[in-house]
Order: sequence, then C-alpha cells, then structure tokens
Amino acid sequence: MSKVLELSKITTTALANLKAEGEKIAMLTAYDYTFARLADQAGMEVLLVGDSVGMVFSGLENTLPVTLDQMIYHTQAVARGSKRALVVADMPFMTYQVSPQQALQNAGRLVQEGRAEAVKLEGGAAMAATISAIVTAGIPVMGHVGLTPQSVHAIGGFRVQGKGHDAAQAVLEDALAVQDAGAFALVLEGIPASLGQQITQQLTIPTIGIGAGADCDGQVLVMHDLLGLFDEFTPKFVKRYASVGETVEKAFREYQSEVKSSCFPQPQNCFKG
Ligand SMILES: Nc1nc(=O)c2c([nH]1)NC[C@@H]1CN(c3ccc(C(=O)N[C@@H](CCC(=O)O)C(=O)O)cc3)CN21
Ligand SMILES: CC(C)C(=O)C(=O)O
Ligand SMILES: [Mg+2]
Repeated sequence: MSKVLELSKITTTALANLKAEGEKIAMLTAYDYTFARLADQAGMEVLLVGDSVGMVFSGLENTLPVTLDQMIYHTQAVARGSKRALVVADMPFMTYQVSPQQALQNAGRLVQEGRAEAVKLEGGAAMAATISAIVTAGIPVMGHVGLTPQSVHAIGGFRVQGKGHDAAQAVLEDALAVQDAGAFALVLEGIPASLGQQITQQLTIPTIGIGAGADCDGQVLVMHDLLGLFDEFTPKFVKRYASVGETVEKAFREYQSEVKSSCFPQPQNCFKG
C-alpha cells in the first residue's frame, strides 16, 4: 500500500476493499484516549468501543448494566485518540431492543455526542428491521452474531454457539439476515472455526472473528486481554501479547517502597527556593 493510503482515514468502503483484496482487518477494543492513540498509531483499522468496558473498566460481571451515557463518554475519548482508525461504538443492552425507533435515536446519540462513525449491535434475523432503520438514516451498522454476551442469561453463560448442524444453520441464517439488512461488517463470536470459514465465504461483507477461527476476514480482541491486564477469565481465543499487568504492578511496588524508604523524591525531583 502507498504511504498516502496507509495514512488515509479508514472508512466502511476501505474495509470492503480489504476483504476484496484478501487483506486481513485488525480490530481492537479501546475505551480511552491514551490507548486509542497507541492502537491507532500501531495501524489498527477499527477501534471498537466495546460494552466490554463494563467488565474491564468498571469491574462488572457482565455487560448488561452498561449505559448509553457511559458508552458516549468512552466513545468521545476514543474518537479524540483516533486519527485513522474507524471508530465503532457498541450499543448497550436495552438501548436498541425495544423498537427500531428507539434504536435509531440511541445510535444517533452515539454518533452526535460520542463522535462514533458506526455502531454495533448484537443479534441476527430478529434485529434486521432495526439494522435497516439505522442504516437508512445514514449510520453504518456492524452486526454481531454467535456468542452474543448481552444474551448471557438466555444462553446460560458465555458458551460457544453454532455447534451441530441445526445450530450452525441458525447462525448462518442470522449472518445472512444481518447482511441483507444493510450491515457493512459482521462480528462472529464464539463459534466453531469451520462455521466461521463457511459464513465468511458466503458473505460479501467482511467478517471479524473473536473465537471464530482463522478464516474470518479480520480479528478482534479485547485490549486488556491482549495486554495481559485482565485475568478474571481467559477464554481459549485470547492470545496475550504482553504482561502489562505485571509491569504495572512492579512499578507500583517500587514507587510504594521508595516512598516508604524516603528514596523518592530525590533532589532532582524537588524545586529550589
Ligand atoms: N475481557 C473480556 N474479554 C472478552 O473477550 C469479552 C469480555 N471481556 N466481555 C464481553 C464478552 C464476554 N466474552 C467471553 C467471556 C468468557 C468466555 C469463555 O469463558 N469461554 C470459554 C468457553 C465456554 C464454553 O463454551 O463452555 C472458553 O474457554 O473459551 C467467552 C467469551 C467475550 N467478551
Ligand atoms: C468482544 C467485542 C466484539 C465486543 O463486543 C466488546 O468488546 O464488547
Ligand atoms: Mg460488546
């Protein structure tokens, strides 16, 4: 790719072109300005302000209590840190399920107040009319099928979906319904790799996998999992690229002990009168 293209703003069209060219799409979650900036500089095509913010930032057990105002706040911070990456914001639980009208109004807030460039919502065929209403208003929608964490109580835990012929067929039909409704891309979460491959082949829009195998058009991970900052659970699909948690705790211990022993501050850390 040319230098100009490398630096150009990523759009939904750019992602479609990447699928057409067989180039993989790298997506990562982000929740604040500092880390969004680092991920953007590292070349991530998409920054997802995930409702996983409820788990890794707020310390909640699942994503259900996350509010629209919280998502707007985090999206604003990520948008400020992102020069090139496409900023996608998750629609939180109960901000899009009641009606397409409610969904459109709330998607509009994520764009107008949060500065999101697209929104993501969970669900397949049942969400087709909702996706269509948002897309018609000019807001790009990313779908999300398979393991949908906002349905954790209905699923009975964070369990792999689409195992067996009938369950696989249901996920495929959901994926096709999301595409037909006008979504520009689709997250495939927690499904067998073979099903991820099948859906990716059948869809014209890019698929972005998390625990959906190697054949998806792109991959997404939760930033804290990748960095080794979150270890309350480590799903099989996570790869740790660093041990930032250990590094941070070591620095904190050193600072704490230097305060106790009066090794910090030194004269160079002090102002002269
Ligand atoms: N930090 C973090 N990482 C995530 O990937 C993530 C979140 N939070 N919050 C929202 C959802 C919840 N997710 C999860 C959480 C746990 C498993 C998990 O434990 N999976 C088991 C398999 C479970 C089964 O099928 O029985 C695994 O070993 O992968 C999967 C997805 C993915 N998302
Ligand atoms: C795991 C990704 C796809 C997500 O929805 C989130 O971070 O909330
Ligand atoms: Mg989410």
